[in-house]
Amino acid sequence: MKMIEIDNLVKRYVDFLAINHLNMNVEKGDILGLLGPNGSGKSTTINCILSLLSYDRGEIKIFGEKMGPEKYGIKQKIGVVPQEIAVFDELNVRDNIDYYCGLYINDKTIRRQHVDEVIELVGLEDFCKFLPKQLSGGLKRRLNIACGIVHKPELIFLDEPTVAVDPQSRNKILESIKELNRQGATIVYTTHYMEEVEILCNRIVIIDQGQVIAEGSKEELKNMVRSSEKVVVEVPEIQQHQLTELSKLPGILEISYDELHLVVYTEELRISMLPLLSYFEAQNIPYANLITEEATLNDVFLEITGKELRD
Ligand SMILES: Nc1ncnc2c1ncn2[C@@H]1O[C@H](COP(=O)(O)OP(=O)(O)OP(=O)(O)O)[C@@H](O)[C@H]1O
Repeated sequence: MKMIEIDNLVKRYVDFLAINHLNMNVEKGDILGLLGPNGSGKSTTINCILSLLSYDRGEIKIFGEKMGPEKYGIKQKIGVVPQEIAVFDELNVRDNIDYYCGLYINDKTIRRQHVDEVIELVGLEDFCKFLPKQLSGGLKRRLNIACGIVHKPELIFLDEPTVAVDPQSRNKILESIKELNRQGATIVYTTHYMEEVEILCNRIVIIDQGQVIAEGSKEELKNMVRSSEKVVVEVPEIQQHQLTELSKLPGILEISYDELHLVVYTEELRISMLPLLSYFEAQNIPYANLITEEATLNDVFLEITGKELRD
């Protein structure tokens, strides 16, 4: 079942074409990673989905229904966790969460139950009476998440929920998201951290310049790129002409060198490894700590967009 269907979305900011005929679906049960370089149109797409922004062309359906600003029935089934912390400074942790829950749920008993459950889910049990200003950055982010999901939405949007958090909070946040998905929620997750996408997402959509440029499972995306394997080796000294010669060895697609690490992208290690090592030996090039790796999602992203994902 499709939770979100975006058909031919076009959005202009005055003359600037931010979303250029974008098509994308989210299936029930997905944890979909929405990736793209800065300014590629992720937030604009999400804001159009949520009807927070109007758009010029296209159609967006949520739960099979056309979405619009007045569709409160649909909105009730959606949870949004924005990048900015959106909590009330004067309310303590529990009251903040209860306030957000009260926007959707009137019944006091159910409300109390939901608030208790979400506090446990994000691990804020020991901080219920704390004001937001008394929380660390990571705990504040957990509170932000709790406020966005306390009404048990079926579809959840999380916009970079782990930016600048400590590893403990980060793990807790990732665990909570997995748990929400296990409980049946469909999740759209925007992040700049590829490792999180690797851990969490079953499907990935990469957008650039307002268009979907690649989508699929991790494995499908990795199979799309030419350089499916790479060798990373420490080489303290190498001449430019040697780098050029290396790049012409069998099966080698590309090399990069940062004054110490030589990264060799290859179609197949089996073909390239022996010629590579023979070249080092023949040229007396010292090397150490050679490791081989499969292409990561970061490599995929770099190859497809030509840009690093992080700022
Ligand atoms: N209100 C606006 N007026 C004009 N241009 C805008 C406006 N909001 C966004 N843009 C432009 O539209 C493009 C898409 O922006 P958007 O914020 O959707 O990208 P993003 O992928 O979410 O970026 P980031 O990863 O930096 O959050 C960018 O070039 C941005 O400068």
